[in-house]
Amino acid sequence: MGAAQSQTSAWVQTRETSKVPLHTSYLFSNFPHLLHLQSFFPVIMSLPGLELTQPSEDRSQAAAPPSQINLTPGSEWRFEVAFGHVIKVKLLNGTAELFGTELAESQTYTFTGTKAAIFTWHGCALEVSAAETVQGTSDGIASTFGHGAGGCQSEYTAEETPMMEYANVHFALETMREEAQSIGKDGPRVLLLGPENSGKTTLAKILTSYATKIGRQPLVVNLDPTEGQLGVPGTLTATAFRTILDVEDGWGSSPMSGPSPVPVKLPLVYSYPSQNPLDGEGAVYKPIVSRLALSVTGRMAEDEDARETGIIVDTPGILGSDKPGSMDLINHIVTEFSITTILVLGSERLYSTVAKQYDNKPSSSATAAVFDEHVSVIKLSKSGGCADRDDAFRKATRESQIRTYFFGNPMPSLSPASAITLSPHAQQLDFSTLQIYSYTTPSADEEDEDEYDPSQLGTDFLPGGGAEDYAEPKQDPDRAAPLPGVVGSFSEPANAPEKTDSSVPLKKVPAPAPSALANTLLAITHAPANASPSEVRDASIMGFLYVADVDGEKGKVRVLAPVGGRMPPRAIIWAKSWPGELVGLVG
Ligand SMILES: Nc1ncnc2c1ncn2[C@@H]1O[C@H](COP(=O)(O)OP(=O)(O)OP(=O)(O)O)[C@@H](O)[C@H]1O
Repeated sequence: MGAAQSQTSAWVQTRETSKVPLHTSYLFSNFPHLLHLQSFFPVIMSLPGLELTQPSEDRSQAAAPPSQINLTPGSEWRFEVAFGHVIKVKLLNGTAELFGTELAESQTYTFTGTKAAIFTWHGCALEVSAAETVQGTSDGIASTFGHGAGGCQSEYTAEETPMMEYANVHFALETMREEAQSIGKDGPRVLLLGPENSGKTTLAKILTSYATKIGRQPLVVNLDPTEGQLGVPGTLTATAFRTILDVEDGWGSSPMSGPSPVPVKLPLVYSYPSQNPLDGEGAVYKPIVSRLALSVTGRMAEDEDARETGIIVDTPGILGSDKPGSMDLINHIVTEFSITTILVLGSERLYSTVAKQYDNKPSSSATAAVFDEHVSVIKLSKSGGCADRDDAFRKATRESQIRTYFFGNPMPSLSPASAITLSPHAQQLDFSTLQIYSYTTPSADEEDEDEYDPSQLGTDFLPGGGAEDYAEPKQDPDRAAPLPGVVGSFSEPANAPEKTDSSVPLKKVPAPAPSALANTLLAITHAPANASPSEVRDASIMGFLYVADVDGEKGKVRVLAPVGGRMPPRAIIWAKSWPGELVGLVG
């Protein structure tokens, strides 16, 4: 109870960002260095691509002069940097922003394994150079020194961007927020839909950045389990953004460990260890979405800044596909978050289907009738810069997120400001003392369905079954302090109806310790070790362990934890199928 209260008060915080006009430079150095934070994507690097005839090893040793890129107002510099290579970018003059977050003049930013764009409203000059190539790149991605400036694999300047459209969306949302402020209703709840690589996450970052820049506090919800937001993949999160995003890391840092130059964000994290939300016809995904929505609406009820600013919900690309069941999930999200504004990117078909279903319909909010609140569906252009990310790149990104969770930024020399080396603790645990659960939901891409036993699931394991149902996680009086992996800054939803556990496809992993545990992640929940499956599913996540080794005979598992000390006696969810195996995290 006490812990729950302190969690609640932790996120009822006053707005700390002052109102400043867009496009004024932030002095990053003004932001306090906070404890417990970490930067995400590790930084790696190489050299300017001027000597194209040299073999890559030679070129990586040679010092090439930096390239200068001059951008006219309203244009952007698009660049792709491979994993295993790092570029350095400096704003020489003018103003520039990366997905809405301003670059500080003369500060050096480093990027690796990145596809992004630096945009300018008023014109600017950038200096781009390369750092040394780093050893030990991620699986499947060769250390690649490209031919572009700084060794980018690809880079060019684009005059045509949808930034004006996106800025107009921001100003329209701002008008809605001002209205919400004046009449006491909730701010806009925005849903981003579109196929894969249509720029949903990018637009979410831009809108979040612009909102925080003028002192707003958006609640940003990531419903895409394929990539982590402020955490590892295989999770669904909600985060209150009060401060700037990180130029180098995208969303910035969660308090997973170490210090960071950019203020920490405190995400509420749930485990959804599957790539596909449609698995089991959404039987696991939907209740977790409902759970997040309850937390988010609870937070809005308690925090005026968050209530006025509203919500931004990013979704996985599969919901923008034509897959059976995707509209059902969209409907679930629209209802649970009482969405008022749907932004559709990059698909006429999707726009037309969604507009038919929702445009001008009353929102599902309890106060929709009082305030005459209707849903608007808006079609937006996909940026020509949206880059396709192949499987190898996506895998490397996931691995980078996991690696950084445990080890921090491994290249301290390259970016002293954001370089953090973490020291995770290895320990041997008795498998018999761990309460590990695994989902048995059948997945389209999972072959070993032998664990799937439909007879266990009951009749609720049907389309829509269980979606509206929750089991109230019992508040444990001696709730353990969270690992530095994740700190839920939201209160757990209360007053949810009890649910029979037969509908929850979570099964305890029996002894002996399966060898498949090796090289996978375990999510430690806040649920007590003896919790029911529904309590485990509905519990937020305290932190993650990486299983380095399994000794089935001796019944021991060797794990890597972000902190030392005794394992909290909590139920654990095995991220068996997603993000799956990460070999070689521990040498
Ligand atoms: N204007 C741009 N210039 C260069 N790269 C861009 C631009 N906009 C987006 N990108 C990059 O394109 C890729 C796809 O964009 P984004 O992640 O926003 O798409 P998404 O719709 O969220 O994808 P998914 O649903 O597959 O997660 C990302 O690597 C992003 O950084």
